[in-house]
Amino acid sequence: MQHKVLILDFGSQYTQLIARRVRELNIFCEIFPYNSKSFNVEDYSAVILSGSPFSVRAENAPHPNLSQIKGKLPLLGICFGAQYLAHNFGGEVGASNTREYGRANLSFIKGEELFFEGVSEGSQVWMSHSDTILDLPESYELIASTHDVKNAAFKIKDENTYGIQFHPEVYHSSDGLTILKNFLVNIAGVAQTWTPDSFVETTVAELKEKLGNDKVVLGLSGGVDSTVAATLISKAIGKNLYCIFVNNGLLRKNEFENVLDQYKHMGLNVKGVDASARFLKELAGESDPEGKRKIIGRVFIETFDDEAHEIKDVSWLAQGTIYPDVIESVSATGGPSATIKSHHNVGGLPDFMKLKIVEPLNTLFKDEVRRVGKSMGIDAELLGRHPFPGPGLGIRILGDITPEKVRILQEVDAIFVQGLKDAGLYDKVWQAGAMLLPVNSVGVMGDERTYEKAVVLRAVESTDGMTADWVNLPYEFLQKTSNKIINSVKGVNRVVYDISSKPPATIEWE
Ligand SMILES: Nc1ncnc2c1ncn2[C@@H]1O[C@H](COP(=O)(O)OP(=O)(O)OP(=O)(O)O)[C@@H](O)[C@H]1O
Ligand SMILES: O=c1[nH]c(=O)c2[nH+]cn([C@@H]3O[C@H](COP(=O)(O)O)[C@@H](O)[C@H]3O)c2[nH]1
Ligand SMILES: NC(=O)CC[C@H](N)C(=O)O
Ligand SMILES: [Mg+2]
Repeated sequence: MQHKVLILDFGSQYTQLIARRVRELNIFCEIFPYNSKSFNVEDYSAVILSGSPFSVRAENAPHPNLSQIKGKLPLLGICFGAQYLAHNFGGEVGASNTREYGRANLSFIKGEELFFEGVSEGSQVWMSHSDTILDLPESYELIASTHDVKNAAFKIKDENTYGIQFHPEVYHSSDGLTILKNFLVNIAGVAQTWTPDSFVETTVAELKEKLGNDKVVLGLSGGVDSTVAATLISKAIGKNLYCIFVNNGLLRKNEFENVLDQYKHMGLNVKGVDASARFLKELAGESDPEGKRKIIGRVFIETFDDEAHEIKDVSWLAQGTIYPDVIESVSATGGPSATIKSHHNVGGLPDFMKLKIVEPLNTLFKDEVRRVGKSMGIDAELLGRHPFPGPGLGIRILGDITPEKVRILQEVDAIFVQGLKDAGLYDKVWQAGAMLLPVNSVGVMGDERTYEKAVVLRAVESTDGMTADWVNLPYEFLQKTSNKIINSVKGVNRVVYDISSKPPATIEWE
């Protein structure tokens, strides 16, 4: 049995980060809302309690039942989790005199403490709290302090239970990972065996067992998630996996042909469906952003459904849903009714098609999906691809969409992206693309007046697309790219660079 760690979420903004850090130690972990009924404590080797926006003193504060956990399994409470362990077992938590946010340093660490092995006094820790533990319960032992927070870390005598006021999961706690490792590996004895290779091995075995001789259909987008999902499932059931790659007419230049070709070399059973004419026909005349998105979504579902019906006796729909898709839809403090949206990827598709869902990547973060992809030998270029939105160029052509506009934007985008690759900038940028504006502007080319389209180049850095900043691309690169676009793309006489961050702007223009 694989060792795994349970993280109980009380609604902290950092809960996902705890999981990422634990995974960095090659230890598998899962997050559940503290009041979830969907986990079995017996399945875990250690438990971590997250922080929370709630004060333990508030009447409506989360009140987890720890009777099966505390004293029975190694347990670490972080911030709210630590306060809870103090407050509810005979200690006292109150409002702190000075609210502490940000940097602090450990000014005292109890000697010979396994929990702090390799951590020295002075070590920087990150704080984010307005309550503080005023008094520890009788059986608790103080093991570290900062200048302002006396009870910064404690352990319970004769139990493997620890509490810390600071956040070891954030990057700015410089020994955070060491502390988590001390707790999980040295104290709890959890094995560091969770690697991409072991994930592939166990997942393929599970998929074989689950899917047997059933047929599975999967939408391939050319993106990372669906490609890695397809490769895993294909390893388990081979030709019983039917992949469908839809050309919605809004893909990048030559993308449909290139991606299909790439998939053929990977041994996947893929059908390319060129529905571009159908999409463009349905989109004709629509210029409202939401209207366009709805049409693209609907026609995608119709096309996919038509194709899936061509496959006899298919009973599963596979999706490339990844962990953040799942967690983002779970709310720890939203009450017991909080549900997980399993249909995140292709809104509505599963209900509509009455197929069972299989999502082999739904416990992985994006960087882990890439590592798993790499361990299965998927091409590095494919794994390093920038995200590309499902509605494609449809939400980068402002206003109504025509075949001519698609052609222009494909050309511009291709020059920009190839230019980034040639200049060694592609991997330094999180996402890049071009927008076609619905305005003409006056120019002069070869002594003649022109009145043509303006395009926007956008390149952003980000980690998850939720927030983003524009990238400081070298002027020389911008200059070269602009020249090349204006000189070679007919219909464009002006190029501008988008210098807006998200928020307040979004990455896509529509
Ligand atoms: N052109 C397409 N043809 C077939 N399926 C598609 C297409 N575009 C998207 N999909 C399906 O819809 C899902 C959601 O697409 P989206 O781009 O939102 O997801 P994603 O998280 O970026 O995944 P990926 O990395 O696989 O693109 C994809 O995982 C894929 O299953
Ligand atoms: O698959 C997708 N379907 C969509 O409808 C969609 N809209 C935006 N995006 C991508 O999401 C990230 C954030 O984009 P925004 O800042 O424009 O919201 C960026 O990476 C966008 O490319 C989409 N991806
Ligand atoms: N980050 C936290 O867990 C904060 C806990 C509690 N809400 C406080 O302000 O002290
Ligand atoms: Mg995609």
